Amino acid sequence: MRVDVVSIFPDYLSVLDLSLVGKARQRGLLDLRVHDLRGWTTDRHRTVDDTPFGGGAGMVMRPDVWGTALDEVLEPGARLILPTPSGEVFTQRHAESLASADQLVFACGRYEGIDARVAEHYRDAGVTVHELSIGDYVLNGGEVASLVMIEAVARLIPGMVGNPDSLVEESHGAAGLLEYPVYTKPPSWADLEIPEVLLSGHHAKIERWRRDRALERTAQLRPDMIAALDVASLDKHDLAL
Ligand SMILES: O=C(OCc1ccccc1)c1cn[nH]c1
Repeated sequence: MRVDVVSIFPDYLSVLDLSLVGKARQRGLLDLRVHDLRGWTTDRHRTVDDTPFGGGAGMVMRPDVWGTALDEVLEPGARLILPTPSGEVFTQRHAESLASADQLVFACGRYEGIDARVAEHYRDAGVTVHELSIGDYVLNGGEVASLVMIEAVARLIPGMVGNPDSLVEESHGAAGLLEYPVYTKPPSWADLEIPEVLLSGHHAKIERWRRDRALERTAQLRPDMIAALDVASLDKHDLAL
């Protein structure tokens, strides 16, 4: 998979040289390219923004500079991702879908955002454009949101994570539930013990205990996820909880 990030703060993305994503690049699993948007400016001041039509505070990023940049970076079949507070909320489902793309291009907005004609132009040109939010808060730019989405996607690329099984039983994973609580050695710490069932070696009981905790935790913290559950996936024990 090829991932391109276009930003006026390309250094923000240098953390991607580390750890998981860094290793994937070395192993050729991920072709990550970071570009400075100002590289596509033509004026002496390397201007990327201007005042908003209709007035209002702040500045808007110019469509012409973004258009020149994206025309060069986008390959056929690429998915264009615009991180924005006013987008669809990014979920594990998006990560799974994006992980199968040949190329992802992240356009990092700053100021009050990117001229709306950029998304419109590329949609009209048949490019799949995703305006995605990582949560209901406002950041100064799309770089951090891009890092979040790149990590969520990159770890799903086959060969990325050592033990693929560790990807399955996850919060927001296939089961659609939050993760159960996990424990490890030492068995006794701060006068706190391990739930007995986990020491029993009784795998069916352990599995049941974990599912009960996941259901309880999801019902308590994320009732919206309970509502979205496929009832057919619940057994009579679940329903008795
Ligand atoms: O702030 C965000 O993106 C940066 C951005 C992009 C466009 C205009 C202002 C800010 C964001 C918040 N949740 N998800 C994304």
